[in-house]
Amino acid sequence: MVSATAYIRPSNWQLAVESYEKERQDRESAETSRDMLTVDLERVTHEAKRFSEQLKMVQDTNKRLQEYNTSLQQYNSNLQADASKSGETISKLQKEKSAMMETMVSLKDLNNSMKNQLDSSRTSQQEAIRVKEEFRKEVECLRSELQQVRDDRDQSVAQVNTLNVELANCKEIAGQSTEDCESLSVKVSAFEVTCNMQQEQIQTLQKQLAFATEKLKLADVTAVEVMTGYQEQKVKIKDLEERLASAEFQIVEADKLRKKLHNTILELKGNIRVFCRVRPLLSDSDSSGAEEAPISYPTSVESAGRCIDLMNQGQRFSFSYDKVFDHVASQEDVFVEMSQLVQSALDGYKVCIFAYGQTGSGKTYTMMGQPGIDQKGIIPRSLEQIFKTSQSLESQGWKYCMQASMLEIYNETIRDLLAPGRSSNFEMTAGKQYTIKHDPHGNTTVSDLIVADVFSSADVTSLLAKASQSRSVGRTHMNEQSSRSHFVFTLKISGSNENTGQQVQGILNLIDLAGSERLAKSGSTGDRLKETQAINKSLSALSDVIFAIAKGDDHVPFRNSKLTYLLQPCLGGDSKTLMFVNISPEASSIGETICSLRFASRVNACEIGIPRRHT
Ligand SMILES: Nc1ncnc2c1ncn2[C@@H]1O[C@H](COP(=O)(O)OP(=O)(O)OP(=O)(O)O)[C@@H](O)[C@H]1O
Repeated sequence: MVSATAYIRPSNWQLAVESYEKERQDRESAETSRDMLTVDLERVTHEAKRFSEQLKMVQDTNKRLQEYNTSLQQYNSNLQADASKSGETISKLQKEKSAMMETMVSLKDLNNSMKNQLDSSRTSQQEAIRVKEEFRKEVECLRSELQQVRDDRDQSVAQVNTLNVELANCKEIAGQSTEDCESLSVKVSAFEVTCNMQQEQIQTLQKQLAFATEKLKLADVTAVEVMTGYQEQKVKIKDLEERLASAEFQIVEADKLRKKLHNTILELKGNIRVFCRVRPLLSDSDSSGAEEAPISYPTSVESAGRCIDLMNQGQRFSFSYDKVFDHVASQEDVFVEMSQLVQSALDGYKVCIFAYGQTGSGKTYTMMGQPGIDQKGIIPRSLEQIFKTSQSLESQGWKYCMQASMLEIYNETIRDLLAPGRSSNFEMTAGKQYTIKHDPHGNTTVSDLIVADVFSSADVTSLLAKASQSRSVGRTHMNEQSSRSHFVFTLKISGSNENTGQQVQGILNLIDLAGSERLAKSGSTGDRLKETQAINKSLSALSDVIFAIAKGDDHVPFRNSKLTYLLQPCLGGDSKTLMFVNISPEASSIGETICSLRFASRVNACEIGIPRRHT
């Protein structure tokens, strides 16, 4: 018998499993005994069935015996009826009767034994029924027990399932915990390694700390000393900063004053400024053995950088100008001296810078320069400065618009160097008039001339490149690449200040004149001769204008040439004008050099109008 299983706490699942195992064994033995009893019951049932069949057989036999008895009695009666008929038949029948009697006796015996057997079978059957009843009861009992056991088993199975689920959960948790444990142990070992390393580092750092502490103590002492020095320095620096701020303020003020004085000097001077530049002896002149002219530069305080002396045929010729650049002066040196003038164009002045001199003396080099940063001439440098300054003035509210035009005067004809197709075909612009006009405000315009808007020095550089391709250049005895025309670059500058509402109109004229040359020396013939004559004629007209201005003539012959008429506002008006006189250093050119220097001195002595700002 299996006892009812008590409720087992999930935590004691092992005890529950053991108890369930015991119950399962008990249940199995009960089921075995039940099966044995069932077999016995079936055997007894089978035995009872067999006895029933035997009983039925005996009853059948009895019935047949009764029928036989009946038929015998019938036969007896028949025999008795026939006895009278035949004694033999009677004796025969008596014999048959005795035989039949014997058979009957044996049958009776058989019947008795059959009855006995039937009785014993009945007894056995009753016994079997009794045993069967007992067995049935026992089976009933066993069934109820079995049911009980099954219920207990189901309950236990349910508990076991619950426990299995819990076991699976526990196993899963245990698995996770194991993984966690493994990763933790890996971490722990890594931490141990790190700890060991850090321990070593700590020891090293402790040593360093001890060392640093020692140093710190020393540094503390030094720091106190330094701090004292620092405080003193701080006071000094503050003092210096104040002095610096005041000096900077003074510089700004001085710069303003300088600009003002610069303009005042020009206004007071009221004449054209002249710079003289001496070209170095060219390398091919060296190789050809060209002799250098005896040029010297006085170094006295009042003459330094402003005077030039030449010796010709034992005679000294001294000239003084606003500035004299010797043959070693760089393009940068030259530009620094005149950058203020360029700046004036942004301030609303008309500025005119032109280069005059014998052919090959360095006019184009001075104005345009050559490729290379150091070799750039006045024109590219001026434009760079103008665009740079105009951008920096944007912070003060200034906005500028610039327009550029470029022309050349070739054989007394104006040509637009920016005209499309100009470089390939001169005649394309033949229909254009290019008439020079001056308005009452001193503004000069040339009709039909292309005026290009420019926004950066790069824009102007590309226009200059285009113009230089279009310019009339030829080879002469004096210069491989001689400019055969007067080149005029004009930049119109319109500025407006949105903060102050101020507006300015400046003009920058940069002119590279064709070189003067003696016909005999130049060796020109044909078209070159014609060019040379035209150049000399226009330069001669320029001299006439300068002489007339210098003498204070009422009539100045500006209209005698296109060049002088174009330059009229610069020579006779209110512009700031600078002339470069370029000279060659060769002794063979000394005559032309003296002529150029004399012309420059006259120009320097000219009194033209007072520069006026156009606002
Ligand atoms: N200051 C200088 N330093 C170095 N080389 C120079 C200098 N001035 C002029 N040259 C060189 O001298 C040569 C003649 O100069 P450039 O063409 O400028 O003369 P130019 O007066 O314009 O002549 P032209 O009137 O015939 O056009 C050029 O090869 C030029 O590079």
